[in-house]
Amino acid sequence: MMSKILEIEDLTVSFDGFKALNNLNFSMNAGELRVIIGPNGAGKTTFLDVITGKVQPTKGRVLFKGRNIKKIPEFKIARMGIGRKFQTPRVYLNLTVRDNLDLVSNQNKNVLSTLFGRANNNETRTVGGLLETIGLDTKANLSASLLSHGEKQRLEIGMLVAQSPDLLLVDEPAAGLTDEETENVGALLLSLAQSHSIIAIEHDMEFVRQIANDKVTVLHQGALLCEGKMDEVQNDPRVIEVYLGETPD
Ligand SMILES: Nc1ncnc2c1ncn2[C@@H]1O[C@H](COP(=O)(O)OP(=O)(O)OP(=O)(O)O)[C@@H](O)[C@H]1O
Repeated sequence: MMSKILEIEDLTVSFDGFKALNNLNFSMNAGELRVIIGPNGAGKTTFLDVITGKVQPTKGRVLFKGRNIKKIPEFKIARMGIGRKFQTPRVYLNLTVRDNLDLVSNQNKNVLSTLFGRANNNETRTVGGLLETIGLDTKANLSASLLSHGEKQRLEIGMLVAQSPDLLLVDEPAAGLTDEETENVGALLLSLAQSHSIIAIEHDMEFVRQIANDKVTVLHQGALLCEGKMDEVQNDPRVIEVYLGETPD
């Protein structure tokens, strides 16, 4: 049986009585790339906030690698292996691309590898390899301030990966990107998905089609509306009604 990286049981999150998440059940296998979609206010951000420990469940529980994360502080959950990428890139603009990656890679070196001066195992990626993965090897010595928005997004994803998280959470990685940049970020996520478990929250349906090889989960009013392959989800009348049929007027 495949191991579950994340299991969420009967999760409810109330803000002053308003249920941002309402009896949500969710589970995902290690190695999956799961895309989560849903109309505005469906509870997507709150969902990530609970997984990272920023918000506590009102009811229900969240198991990460089988362990209940209840009341574990955010920084400890991050150390347990959950990395989160926010919408706006948080890179050090006054450093070069390479130095940005070096900084987080060094922070992550464990005691043994520091003592013995070598990489601890094959999980540890070299900065050179990472630069290639994120497609910024030719820009390694450039100041991060000179990167385009899409390149900054890729650098920040690289910085997360440098910390070898077991589960990578990405919040609307395509927001504000050009078509070409969107495709690059999509290709990067697909290549990372070969060796990582990833949850991506996304609005841009074109982008969802590009990256959703595995399952898509649709949230609506804090609950699970449906789940399945992209083509099933896209043709589900409930989804068309609440989400795809949503037309701005
Ligand atoms: N701290 C809070 N206090 C009160 N209500 C909140 C709080 N955080 C979120 N909400 C409400 O909970 C609901 C779900 O919000 P959430 O941000 O999780 O949705 P979302 O699916 O990420 O939406 P969007 O796509 O617009 O970002 C919204 O109605 C929001 O107003």
